[in-house]
Amino acid sequence: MERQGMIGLEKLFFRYDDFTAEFDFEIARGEFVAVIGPSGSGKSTLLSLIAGFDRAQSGKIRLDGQDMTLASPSDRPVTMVFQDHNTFAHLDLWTNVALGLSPALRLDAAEKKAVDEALARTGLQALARRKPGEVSGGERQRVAIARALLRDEPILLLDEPFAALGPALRREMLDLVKALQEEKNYTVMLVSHHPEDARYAATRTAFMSNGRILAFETTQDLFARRDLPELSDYIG
Ligand SMILES: Nc1ncnc2c1ncn2[C@@H]1O[C@H](COP(=O)(O)OP(=O)(O)OP(=O)(O)O)[C@@H](O)[C@H]1O
Repeated sequence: MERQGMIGLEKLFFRYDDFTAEFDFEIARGEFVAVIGPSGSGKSTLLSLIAGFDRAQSGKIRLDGQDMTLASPSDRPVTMVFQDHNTFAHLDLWTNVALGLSPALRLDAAEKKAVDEALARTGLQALARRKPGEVSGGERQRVAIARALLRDEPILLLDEPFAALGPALRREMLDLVKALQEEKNYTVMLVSHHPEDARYAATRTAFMSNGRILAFETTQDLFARRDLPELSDYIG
């Protein structure tokens, strides 16, 4: 019987120089979780451990019912979107998206159609032949979302992907991610420096401080808490 949880971290322990992090939680399929907390608290490290770019010293990572503790990033059912470095400047948007499917760019007709569809779904159809330098920052981030859509992995990790965008565009991108998440039942983890992003999009929010999750509950409950000095300091 398949386990319910899509992401399960069990007594995961990570050390890098003086920094240590510990995680033990479960996230269900289709959840939209935000991760907030001060700079250096370990938010990126958390995503990186799940994606397999960082290795924990001990503990277990289960993804989509499988033990993935030692799996390489490419074997994990995960797509990660970063703030930057999501596009290659010399390739047009179509090709940038297609790379998500085939790094060697050998695509059959069905795959080419899938690229077209992903571009259409993210509103980039008309810009397909432009280079990343010829579109806006928001449009460039759509390329990363289109690629994620094409990869169609059940876990989508977003590490401050919209940090460089203004509030209106951020909202628009969150709407897009939310729509895809609901449609595809993706499990989304969003690291954000903007508590309002968590409030807007996430059903549950984790608050991190010093490599630990101090609270992980419904977004509404989390923001109502007055008993966590670290959280009060962070939100201000
Ligand atoms: N591979 C690594 N290389 C360098 N530093 C690392 C690495 N892994 C973890 N660290 C350290 O881990 C700590 C947490 O960093 P991390 O980037 O996860 O925090 P963050 O909460 O995402 O911060 P920010 O909001 O500023 O992005 C930092 O002190 C960082 O120096």
